[in-house]
Parts: sequence; C-alpha cells; structure tokens
Amino acid sequence: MIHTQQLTRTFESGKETVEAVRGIDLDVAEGELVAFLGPNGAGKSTTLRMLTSLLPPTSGTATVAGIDVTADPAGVRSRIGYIGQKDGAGHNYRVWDELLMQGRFYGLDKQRATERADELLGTLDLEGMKMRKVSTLSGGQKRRLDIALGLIHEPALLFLDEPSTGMDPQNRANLWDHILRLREEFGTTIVLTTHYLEEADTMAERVVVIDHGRIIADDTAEALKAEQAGDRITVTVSADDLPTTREVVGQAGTEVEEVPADGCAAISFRVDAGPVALPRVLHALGDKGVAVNAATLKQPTLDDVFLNLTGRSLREGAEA
Ligand SMILES: Nc1ncnc2c1ncn2[C@@H]1O[C@H](COP(=O)(O)OP(=O)(O)OP(=O)(O)O)[C@@H](O)[C@H]1O
Repeated sequence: MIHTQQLTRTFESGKETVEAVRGIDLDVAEGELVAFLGPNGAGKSTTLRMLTSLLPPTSGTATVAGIDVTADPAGVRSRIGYIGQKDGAGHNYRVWDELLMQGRFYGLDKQRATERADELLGTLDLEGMKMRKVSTLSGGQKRRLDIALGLIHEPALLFLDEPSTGMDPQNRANLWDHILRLREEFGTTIVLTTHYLEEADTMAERVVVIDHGRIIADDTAEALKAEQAGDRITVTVSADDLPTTREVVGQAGTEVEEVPADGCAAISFRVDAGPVALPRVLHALGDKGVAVNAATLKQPTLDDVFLNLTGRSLREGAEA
C-alpha cells in the first residue's frame, strides 16, 4: 500500500537548513494499522504530508496506493483519506451539508454522497448531530466528523495526524473504538501519528519509531519492548543473603544491578518473560534459604524502548 525509498525533506529556514526527514524507507501492507511514534519535531507530520502528496519530497520516492506521489499527487489524493491536525470542517455549515459537499468534491454523485453521508453518520455515532452546525459540536464529535469527511469517498488508505491530541481519555477511547471498527468492517489501511505512548502501545499493531527524521525502530510494540528493554525483576534481600542471591540471579537473568541499602540490598536483573521467571527465582532463592524481603516485576513501556534507543525519554520530549 505504501512504499518509500530514501524519502527526504529539508526546509530552508532563514540561513538554516532543517533536515526534517532524512531518508525514510518504509513499506506498509494492505490492512495494516501503523503508528508513527516520536517526540515533537521528529519528522512525523512531514513524512505524513509527503505521503499524502501535500508536500513534495526534496529527494527519494514514495508510492502510495500504487501511485507515485510526485508524478501524480491528485491521483494519490483521490485514493486516500487524510485527517490533519486541525479540524477541516467549515464551522458555519451543518454537519450533513459538510458531508455532502465533501462527497461531491471527491466526485460522488448526489445519490452516492447521500448514501455515504448516512452510512458514516451511523458508523461514527453522529446521527443525532446531522442538522447541527459544526461550530456547536464538542471536540470529540468534531474529530469524528473530521474522520467521516476523510472517509466519504471510501478510501482504502487513511492517514490521521495526531487524531486524539487534546481529547479527554473518554473521547480518546471512543475515537479508537471507531478507528478499530473501520478496520474490522472495511479492512482500511491506517497510518497515524501520535506522541501518546500508551496509545501506540495498545492500539497499533506496528509501531514505527521516528527520531531526528529517521526510523530508528519498526516492529510490534510487544517485540520492541522485548528486544529493546525486557522485563526487570528486583528482589530485596538482607546483606547476609547477598552472595547466594547473586549466584541465583546470575543464573536466572542478565544485566544485574545492585543497589545497597541499610543492612540489605536490592538486586535487579533482566529476564525474558517476567511473569514466568519471577516465581521460579523466588523458589530458587527459597530453596537456598534466602528470605526475600520484597520482590517486584517491571514490564517495559515504549518509553523504555525509546530511552534505550536514544538515551532520552519520549515522555519528556512529548511534553516539551
Ligand atoms: N515549513 C517548515 N519550515 C521550516 N521547518 C519546518 C517546516 N515544517 C516542519 N519543519 C521542521 O521540521 C522538523 C520536523 O517537523 P514535523 O512537524 O514533521 O515533526 P513532528 O514529528 O510531526 O512533530 P509534532 O509531534 O510536534 O507534530 C521540525 O524541526 C520542524 O520545526
């Protein structure tokens, strides 16, 4: 569905050259749900804008839905839906009129535009809003209308730039229900950007981590966490039990770290499958007569993955 080779975009800003996207190679298959995750300024939106033909690449190539973005930008646009960061609906129009206008803009005849508008009002739970002016909708309703507008011409590929930014958790969950339903019902390929870690983690099946204009990791959230960070067990034992604990832990895991405290020490170590390893380690320690004062298991987040890859926290970047 998407194929890019060394996709690059630079901006001239005064005397400075900003390398926003530096050679991205990406393949997205039909039906995938892919999240671009990265801190502010990483190049996510610029990449999306090139893929949607809104911005010409400085160099490199991109084929989207079988069409070269540089050779035929209008062809790309007719085959995709794009929902940008700012809402695109005209605030003085009624929801229904907005949908019909968008349908006609994409070349649907009146009957088809009406059918699609009706379908989408249903799919996106906006039936009650049909005759309301856009300006009177809540933030979550407006965002759902944006999505309906992006889908009116039944694109097989949908791009969403930070679809849930600024939404409260309930609206965000609701929006995700709708996005996931689109996939299930229509097999829509979805590419979105986010800097919400939890969102990328739980919703997208594939996470493309972007930093400084480059893809630095690309896999399922599960695989990224297992490869890049791993589960960590920490056991606290008395100083007397330290030598035996070191021995057991050395056999059970890797990357062992020791933090001494008053008369005791916390030993933490990395394991592959924490929930399985933890009881085994506790058993092994018990068998050797070690009294464990406390034990914790920490499973990694995508922030740990980002930290491991870059030495920086994505959370800090996102809040900057
Ligand atoms: N029109 C422009 N002129 C100059 N620099 C630009 C322009 N558009 C983007 N940039 C720069 O390109 C870099 C990448 O920006 P981009 O908007 O793609 O990042 P992003 O990952 O989408 O960030 P955010 O999460 O904040 O939306 C940033 O350094 C940004 O300042």
